[in-house]
Amino acid sequence: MAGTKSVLVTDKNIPDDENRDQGYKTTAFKDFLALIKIGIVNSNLITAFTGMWLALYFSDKSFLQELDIVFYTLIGSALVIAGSCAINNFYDRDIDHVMERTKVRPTVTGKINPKPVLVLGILLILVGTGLLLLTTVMAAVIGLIGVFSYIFLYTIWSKRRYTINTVIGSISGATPPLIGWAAVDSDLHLIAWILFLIMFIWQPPHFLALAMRRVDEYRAAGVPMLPVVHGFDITKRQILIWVICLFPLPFYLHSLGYIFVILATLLNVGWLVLGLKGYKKKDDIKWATQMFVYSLNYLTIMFVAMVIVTLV
Ligand code: HEM
Ligand SMILES: CC(C)=CCC/C(C)=C/CC/C(C)=C/COP(=O)(O)OP(=O)(O)O
Repeated sequence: MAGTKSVLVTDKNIPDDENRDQGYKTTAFKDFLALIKIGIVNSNLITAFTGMWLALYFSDKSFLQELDIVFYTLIGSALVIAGSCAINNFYDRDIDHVMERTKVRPTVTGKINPKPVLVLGILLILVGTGLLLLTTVMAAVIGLIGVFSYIFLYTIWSKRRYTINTVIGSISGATPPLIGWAAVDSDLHLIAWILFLIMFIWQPPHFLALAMRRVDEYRAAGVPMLPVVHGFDITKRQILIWVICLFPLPFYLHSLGYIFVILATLLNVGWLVLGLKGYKKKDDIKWATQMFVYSLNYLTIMFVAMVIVTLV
């Protein structure tokens, strides 16, 4: 529809270099949003919200009567994720100038000095953890596990050393639904762990598809992503294996109803079919773009659907 922005992503509206280059003419607010990686924060909030929503649903609690918990969980999660992303930007400022995708970040252009970025990152994490503590200790602890795994295990230890960085990075991105669940119920239910697993397994295909699109930039920056080190054929096979691993998971969510299980399985089949097409496609980059776009829509549809099916 003219004038409205689609919620779902197409290969026409994913951020491209042309759009990013306009980032040179930024405002302080836009720089701040780039610093905290607002796209990553927002999408992780979807999964944290769903974790929290399902915990409320399965423990027969009313959303409207728990608005304080809802507020602390969402703002607390947003702040710990934003703070972690700011610290990731602080640490990576020496390689981010090499990549088209990241060279307009304020930590690279010099619009924000490194030291205040580090201080801001730490403050955001502290305030976010404080807010999560107002829910349950478990939620705050899981938040800190997310912070530790993103900053230390991924950014500092593995990102520039090992190809397995993608899998290690996936631990942090899978924690937000657990935070959401734990904020309502510290006793993590099987469903909470299935949400964790969906997010953990979803991330390698998401990131490896992106790494194929940006293979030259990652090579230039010296980041040992799978397509840089082992090439496209092995990466395509790995992507397919991760997508196949998603197949059993919706069946553990049968308590959400068969409509959800069918929808989630259709999403998995769609991703697998697109993945298999990769073996025939001559244009690997075009295929990787489609896989990346699919990953973003998959995530949104899957986690929004989990909420909708509890309402009908
Ligand atoms: C191993 C973990 C992950 C890695 C390495 C990763 C990497 C990336 C990168 C590098 C981009 C930028 C794409 C571009 O500019 O062309 C991106 C985009 C995106 N990622 Fe991920 N991601 C991971 C996990 C997640 C998680 C957990 C979520 C959501 C819950 C997520 C959601 C998104 C979204 C919505 C975008 C597009 C918006 C944007 O550019 O900010 N990612 N991802
Ligand atoms: C609770 C908590 C703190 C959760 C963390 C959530 C989170 C930040 C998920 C994203 C994980 C990830 C590896 C992103 C890529 O970073 P990158 O450095 O490779 O991306 P870049 O190249 O765009 O900088």
